[in-house]
Amino acid sequence: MDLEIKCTEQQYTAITSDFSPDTLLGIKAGPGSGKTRTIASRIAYLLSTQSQSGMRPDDLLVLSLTNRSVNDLRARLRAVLGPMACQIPVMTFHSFAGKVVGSKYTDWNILDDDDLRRLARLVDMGRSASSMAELRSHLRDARRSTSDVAVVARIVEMFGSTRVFTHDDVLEECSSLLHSPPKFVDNYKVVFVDEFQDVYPAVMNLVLQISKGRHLTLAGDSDQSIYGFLGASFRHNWERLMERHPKPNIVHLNQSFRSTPEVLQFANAVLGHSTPVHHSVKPPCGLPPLRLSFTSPAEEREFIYDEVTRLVDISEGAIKPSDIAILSYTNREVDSVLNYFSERGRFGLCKLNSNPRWLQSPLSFFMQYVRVLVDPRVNFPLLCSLSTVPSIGEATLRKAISLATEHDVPVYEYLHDSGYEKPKKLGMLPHYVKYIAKCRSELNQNDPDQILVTLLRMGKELGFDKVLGAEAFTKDQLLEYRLHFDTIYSTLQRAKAQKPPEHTVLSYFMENYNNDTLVTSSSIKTSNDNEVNFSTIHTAKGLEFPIVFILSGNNYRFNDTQRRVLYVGMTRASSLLYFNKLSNQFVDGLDHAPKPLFSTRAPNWTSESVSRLLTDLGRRPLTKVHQLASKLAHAAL
Ligand SMILES: Nc1ncnc2c1ncn2[C@@H]1O[C@H](COP(=O)(O)OP(=O)(O)OP(=O)(O)O)[C@@H](O)[C@H]1O
Repeated sequence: MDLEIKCTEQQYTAITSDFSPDTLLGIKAGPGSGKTRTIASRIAYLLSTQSQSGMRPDDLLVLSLTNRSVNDLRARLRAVLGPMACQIPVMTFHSFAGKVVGSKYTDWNILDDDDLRRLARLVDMGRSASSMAELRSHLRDARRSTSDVAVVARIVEMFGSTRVFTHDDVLEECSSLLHSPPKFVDNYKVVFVDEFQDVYPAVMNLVLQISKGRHLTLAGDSDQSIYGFLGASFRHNWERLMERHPKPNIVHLNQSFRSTPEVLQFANAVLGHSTPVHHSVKPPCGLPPLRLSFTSPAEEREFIYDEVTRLVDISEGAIKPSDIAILSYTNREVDSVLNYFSERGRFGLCKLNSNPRWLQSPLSFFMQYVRVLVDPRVNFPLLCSLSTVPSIGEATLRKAISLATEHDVPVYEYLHDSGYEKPKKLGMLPHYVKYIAKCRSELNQNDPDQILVTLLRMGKELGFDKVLGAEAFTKDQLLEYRLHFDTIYSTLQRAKAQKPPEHTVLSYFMENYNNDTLVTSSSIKTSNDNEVNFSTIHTAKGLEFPIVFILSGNNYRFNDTQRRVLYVGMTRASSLLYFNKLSNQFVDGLDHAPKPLFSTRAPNWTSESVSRLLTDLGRRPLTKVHQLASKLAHAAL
């Protein structure tokens, strides 16, 4: 493959830098400087005839932390490489770890947060756990107090025949398995890691192990490190790498292609950089970030709605709702503005999420049925599936677990196999297990239609419809569920089109339901022009929007991590930034930012400022904009 790369001199140096074994390239760069684009181009170069590397797509391993970042990398690779991009293994660290663990064990299972809560209920923890960390700390306490030791023992006994891991356990297990790696890992020759600033210690151990004896390319920006609460430290990670590579290749990309100089200067002020390391290649737009102060969140919501309406109207539609992102630190603040927009109904709304939306709805429970249909011998999904049947209580389930443990077989085998005598205490449990066996035997696991119908039938038979509270559905909920079913169905269909021969549609779906090879990009980023984007700053990382509102709601006496979160949020804006605060909030650290300071008045849009904004957006000139802008400006006075 021959390659033509459009890039800056610094990017070219990074793209073509040495990739021989046991070397390190660090791409250190600011927001919008083309890190991800440079990684994609470097991979294209590596596979091209120019590099003479003779490497094949599956010699490479490309890792990042979040699904969003992995999706972005895949999209960029498709743009430069076309269909060949599909052959390059690009995955999250957790997927990679899952692959390694899955290559060693067949009987393993991951528990997510919901699973853990169900587990806590099932074993009578007596204390609820709203997060994995909380549950883990309960378990740690339990080990110390004799009265709770029995609880922990029961958990261990229950899953004695199954390996059960939390997401973080999988990373640890993978690390220990990599001491004698599976064959597919041996094949990798070059490793790429994006978003290096967010690599936390358990992931860093993997980076060190997987890159041993191979070339490693890293890209990151310490100013965008926002996962400090997980222990991520760019400096510390880099020092650990330096021990192995005392003379790494380092390329700094200091030109920013995304934001206007005005936005960059303001964002740098938040970080306290008096002399910014990165400069914008764009000419000044003439629109400094707008700093607005509100007396209450209600007033702020009203302003944002009016301002979005004004921007769309004043530009005669040249500014589309999808150009606008409303970002905040927490989901609660984002949702309150989103609900306000939703009540007014004018705009479509897109809440950005790194997971498909159906996985945040109760329908995510269907994944337990999927797991049971693929392999009913794994205890956890079977027990979850049976736990919704009204006539089966937790005592019955526990009885089944202990009997199966006595016979040293999975719960499914004990209940299904007529060779084992079953006490009356088990009630209807064997009947429902037979029902599951029947569903499995009648199901063609390669037929998306049948799979969806089977999942729905199982839901009805096993009492899941009652969990949903089907009688109380509102019209909107029904519409939402219909959309979720559409997504599940189209995901199954894509699984059918993409699955390798050794998989069934169902098993491929089970392994990839959360992965963008199956999930359309629309669930990650809106494709509808009429939808305003809403997101936490963490989820919006790596994305860019012409116009960004950063909501108030934080106490701005922020610490370093909070500053970096704001920096990430602000640098999502390519043209226009609104930075809000409440009037009783103290905004620390912005004293040196360009004037004017926070204003309590809505911006006074003139025909000139609208034209500037549209020029920066590269949108067509407007016919009536002059009249409209002066009319609106007049009305605002
Ligand atoms: N040499 C270039 N010429 C033109 N546009 C470029 C160039 N390099 C990057 N860009 C553009 O700049 C924008 C930012 O690029 P990219 O997303 O790769 O940056 P990044 O450093 O990964 O951003 P972030 O730090 O926010 O994740 C993209 O729209 C990209 O296409």
